[in-house]
Amino acid sequence: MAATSHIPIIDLSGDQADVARQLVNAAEEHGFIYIRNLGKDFTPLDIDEAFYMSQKIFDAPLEEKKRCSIQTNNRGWTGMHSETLDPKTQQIGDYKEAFNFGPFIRGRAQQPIPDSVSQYELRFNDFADSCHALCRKILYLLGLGLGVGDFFSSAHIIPEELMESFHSILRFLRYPPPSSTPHSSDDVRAGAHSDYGSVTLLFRLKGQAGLEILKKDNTWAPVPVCPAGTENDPSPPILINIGDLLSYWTNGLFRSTVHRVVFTPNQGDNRVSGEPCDGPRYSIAFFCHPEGSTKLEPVPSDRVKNFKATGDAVEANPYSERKTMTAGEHLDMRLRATYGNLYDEKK
Ligand SMILES: O=C(O)CCC(=O)C(=O)O
Ligand SMILES: [Fe+2]
Repeated sequence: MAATSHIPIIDLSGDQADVARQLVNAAEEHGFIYIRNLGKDFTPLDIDEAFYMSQKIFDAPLEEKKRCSIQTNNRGWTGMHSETLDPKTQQIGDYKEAFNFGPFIRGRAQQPIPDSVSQYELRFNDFADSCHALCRKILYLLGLGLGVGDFFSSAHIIPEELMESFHSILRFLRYPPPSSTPHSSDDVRAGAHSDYGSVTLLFRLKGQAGLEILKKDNTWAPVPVCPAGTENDPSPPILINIGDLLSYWTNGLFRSTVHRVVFTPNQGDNRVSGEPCDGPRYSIAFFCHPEGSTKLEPVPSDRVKNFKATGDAVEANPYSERKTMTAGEHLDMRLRATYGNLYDEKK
């Protein structure tokens, strides 16, 4: 039997209290949620354009990309094998390239960007703004469902003068074709990890499989790009995942689920029909973060109070354990683990 992720598919336009309830249940049970993309928050053109710009970034001459190399502020370009998402088990860094955009202020990126895409700066800004707006909508509904009002969403309002201390990132990813990157069967395109922020949006392209989540029973299940029922939607659903911060805020009730990207599904059964893994793979992620000094204390919700973590949940994701730190301290800890060399070089 093929493993399946059983991630719920939710249409945000339904009755808001009902949608909020569905989102909270999905966050608790799976930590991953498909949001149907019916062209309201993002038109098919917005998404096509974003993937077009992504290709332009990665096709830029190497020298241009190197000029924008990632800094300890988490902005810029990372080449093949320079990020290790699962430092405990990976022998070699991830088989991918990525480009991270930090905040835009009045339409301008606050970092170098490749000349080949400088003409699209405003479009990148618009796409990041739409991502941020959708994240805030989801955060609002999660707060509603937990009975804590707009706590989560208002922690993500960004006054312009504080823009630099918000750490949201719009990230473009390219995984080269497996045939162009010699690898062993144990290698992964992106190592197993949970996400560092509050909530992540993930945009993928039809026919490009590879993402897997770690289920509660400790087995990996593929996450199809177009799950049954969404095949005729204008665009594939946007995949939402709960990040570490929501897990802290809910004392582990919301699962910051571990996931990875594989070259080929690790078992024949994990193949997703119609979604091969043999070409290049592009994806776009938006990692939503609050202001750096935000404290990661559990929110005053009865559902959170009554939740008792099982040993398994904490083992699967150690970052779901409660600790009082700030969002900025947590991000710094995670970035140091994934980009060890970058931080060492700065010493
Ligand atoms: O490329 C993907 O599908 C997932 C990427 C991811 O999990 C990440 O960058 O955090
Ligand atoms: Fe991730």
